[in-house]
Amino acid sequence: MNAIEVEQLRKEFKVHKSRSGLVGAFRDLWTRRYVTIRAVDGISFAVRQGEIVGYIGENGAGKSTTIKMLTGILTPTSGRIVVNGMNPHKEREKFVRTIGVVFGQRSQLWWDIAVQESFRLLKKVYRVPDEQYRRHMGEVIEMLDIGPLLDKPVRKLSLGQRMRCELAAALIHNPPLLFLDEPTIGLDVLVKLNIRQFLKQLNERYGTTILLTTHDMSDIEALCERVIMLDEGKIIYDGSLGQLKEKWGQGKRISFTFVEEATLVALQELTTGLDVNWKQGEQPNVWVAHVPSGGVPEVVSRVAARYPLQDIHIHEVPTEEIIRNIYQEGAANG
Ligand SMILES: Nc1ncnc2c1ncn2[C@@H]1O[C@H](COP(=O)(O)OP(=O)(O)OP(=O)(O)O)[C@@H](O)[C@H]1O
Repeated sequence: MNAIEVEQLRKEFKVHKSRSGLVGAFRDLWTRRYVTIRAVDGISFAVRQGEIVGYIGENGAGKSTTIKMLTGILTPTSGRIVVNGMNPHKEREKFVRTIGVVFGQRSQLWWDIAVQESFRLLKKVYRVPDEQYRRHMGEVIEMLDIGPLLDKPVRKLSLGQRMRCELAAALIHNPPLLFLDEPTIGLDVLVKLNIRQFLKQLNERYGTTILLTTHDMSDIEALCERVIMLDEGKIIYDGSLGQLKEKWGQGKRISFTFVEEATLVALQELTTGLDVNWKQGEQPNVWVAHVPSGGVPEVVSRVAARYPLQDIHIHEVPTEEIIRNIYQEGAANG
């Protein structure tokens, strides 16, 4: 069964457009001008139960607007949404008991009271039976290692500690579907690893479906087999991360550290006839060649034969860069 089904979903915002200058401001008083922004522009996709899907895009691509529609906070301008078999903004009360939501920058915990008091209040809101709460939250608290934090008021927690408590709070009613908007933003590496491991465990143990937006590609690499990529409100890629990398991330980076400074013209001349794209590194004596995988030996041997080298490194193209290239070119499906 599908946890999420979306067809031709669209959301438009009408925003006031102010005119420039004093005269413009004066005219705005009499006649207001509006422009329509299509934040989400006719998207369709389905997420199966138990999937972990990364929902990615640049700032303003329409990710948060989609999540707000999927969670029933915003009403779509047009299109069809079915989440957990329901229409999110029509069957509100029943619906919210089947989802968990974490917005990285917003808290659902009460600032001045102990974490466990917030948990108890949420338990009441969701009407979770005592036995179920004890069993399930016992596991969640252990997996997130937040036992020692439960007595502390939220304002005394570090960001990483608070995020772990936020996740636990979103799971009090053990929802089958979890929406996460930038769950690791601002966290240090260890806390990020801990949260990723927890999400994986949660997915394996309870089959929880997770839709996650993030700007951190290592979140995606660690968690998501599938990514949906959004650009200006439209889906430009929906498929596995592996395929995306295979198709768009072909080639290698060879980083040469020369004993002396080298010039672009000389390197280009040296590699004439080969498919190489040279970029200056951080130092004047470091140059990076982007080449198709099969071209590595020829480039290395030509360069090494001509210039003395201090060091040489060969890397895969990082996912962040693949994604940036796709956005620059505008579409991933072509
Ligand atoms: N309430 C609103 N009123 C008017 N315009 C809005 C509103 N909410 C979002 N927008 C506009 O819709 C577009 C999509 O915004 P959205 O917040 O969904 O993007 P996003 O992909 O989540 O970006 P970010 O990564 O910055 O959070 C943007 O152009 C934004 O300015």
